[in-house]
Amino acid sequence: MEGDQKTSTADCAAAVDVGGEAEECPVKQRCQEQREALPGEPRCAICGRYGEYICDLTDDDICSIECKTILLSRHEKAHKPAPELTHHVKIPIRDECFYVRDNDRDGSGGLTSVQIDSLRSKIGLCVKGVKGASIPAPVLSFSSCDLPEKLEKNLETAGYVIPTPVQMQAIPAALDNRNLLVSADTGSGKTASFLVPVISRCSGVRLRCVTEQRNPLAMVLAPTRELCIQVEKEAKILGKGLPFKTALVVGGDPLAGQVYRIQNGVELIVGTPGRLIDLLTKHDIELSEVSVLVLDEVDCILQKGFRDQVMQIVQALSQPQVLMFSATVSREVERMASSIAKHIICISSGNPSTPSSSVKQVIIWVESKKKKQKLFEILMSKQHFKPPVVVFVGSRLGADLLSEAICTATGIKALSIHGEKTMKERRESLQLFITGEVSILVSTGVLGRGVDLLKVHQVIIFDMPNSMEEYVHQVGRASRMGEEGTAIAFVNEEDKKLFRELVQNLKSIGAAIPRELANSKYLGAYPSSHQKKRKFGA
Ligand SMILES: Nc1ncnc2c1ncn2[C@@H]1O[C@H](COP(=O)(O)OP(=O)(O)OP(=O)(O)O)[C@@H](O)[C@H]1O
Repeated sequence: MEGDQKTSTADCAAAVDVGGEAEECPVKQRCQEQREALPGEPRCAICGRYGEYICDLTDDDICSIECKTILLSRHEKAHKPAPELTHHVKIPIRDECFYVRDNDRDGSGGLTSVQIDSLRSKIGLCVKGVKGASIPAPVLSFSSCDLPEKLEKNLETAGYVIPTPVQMQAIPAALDNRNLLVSADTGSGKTASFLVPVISRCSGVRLRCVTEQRNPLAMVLAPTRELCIQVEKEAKILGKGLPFKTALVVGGDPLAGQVYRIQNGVELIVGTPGRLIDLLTKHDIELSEVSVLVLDEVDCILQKGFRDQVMQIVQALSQPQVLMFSATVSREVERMASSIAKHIICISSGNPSTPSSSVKQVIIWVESKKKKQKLFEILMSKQHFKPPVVVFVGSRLGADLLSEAICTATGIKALSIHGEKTMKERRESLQLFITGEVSILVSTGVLGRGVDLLKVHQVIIFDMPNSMEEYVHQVGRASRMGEEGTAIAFVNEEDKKLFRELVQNLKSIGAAIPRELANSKYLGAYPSSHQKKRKFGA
């Protein structure tokens, strides 16, 4: 996963991050020159010291040229062809990339349109495309997708036995080279919905035609570094053993290493828009072969602040297939998406744009001055505190102060994570949280979207976010794949902008509404974002 922060051992003037600034420093030759790994840092596959680099050939973490040499010699031994058999065994030739099912030339899987519609409604899918154009039928298994055999094996190893509903429809549609705008519940498997077709396409290209120069073939843009790290990690897991290499391009890590890795040949770039623009303006990166562009958390990435950068990247590409995903897709996002790609198929799965039904929402009315005390009460209560817990706050300073206050007042270990921390600190905090050494992580929006915090079943929204969309994503951190979770949210008059939508949401699921909220004079004062968007459209 940590491939990005490292440089290749062959790069003689590798860059390292010192106090947040990138500085030039020579590659370590001997493993004794390398320091010990800190908790959460990658470790050398040979000696266990800090794995500062990635081996170009095996993708393993290594600490120095010395360990790289040992690694490669071991690798060579392990991959030596077996001695020739005395008799020849005939292996049936079956290239997955060229395999076409005879009964499925129209992508219908041999089903009638009535059967397809009924299948979609049974699995909670809603699909919309250009009038008259066919849309591939959903698949019920990964094996019906004609994926490379290794990819299928990797899915199996990762525990992906059957596709989730969104994967059932998005994967065949993306494999059919269509532009997609997909909205599906938080934690429903959207990441694999785009990674599977991306890996299949990229490795297929490489298997068909071996070239010396391996320019990037696909690009994933996501709004936060943590999300990019996670997506790249999953891409590596699913693409293992295939001609499929990845590069992570995020801020906070030295640019030199990221450039070197791309120039050495990768199939997929995963990055944040800002760092990608930085990279593209300062370095000559060949993008003409990028044929798939993924915009993860598309509604966020098309908002002000990111939008211009994303458009600049889109314009640098030559009309790629565009795959767009989020749990919250509004009409306005649909409109913006259609300015990026033509003939889009819109897929909706489950109940997107509403908080996950697997998460119990508990709304507590608390005045701002009393929020801390209320939080401590919850954390000290055996009945209510269900670690590990993410506490969402509205500011970076707030995150630091609150994590310190939690430690002092309750004695429970808490750390903070936000955009002002160095990449090293962010990785360390997340690692300590994931491994259970720290049970509370106080976060700004950096962990609000997309991040897969598997063991987390409780989030506390200390400061309500600015929009219901962000609330939906933050609530979603408490549940993956339909597991049960709880989201406790502190609300007071400062959040009046959200009252109307919040109450609608709570009523629709029959959840308790605090008296102050139910009787608030602001309930009718602010139109819901849904209504605002329609007005805007008109
Ligand atoms: N087919 C599958 N079978 C089993 N587990 C799966 C499958 N697909 C995805 N998962 C797992 O489900 C979890 C949630 O997936 P993922 O992170 O892709 O959700 P998401 O829809 O992107 O959520 P969010 O909107 O919160 O980002 C992950 O832990 C992932 O490994």
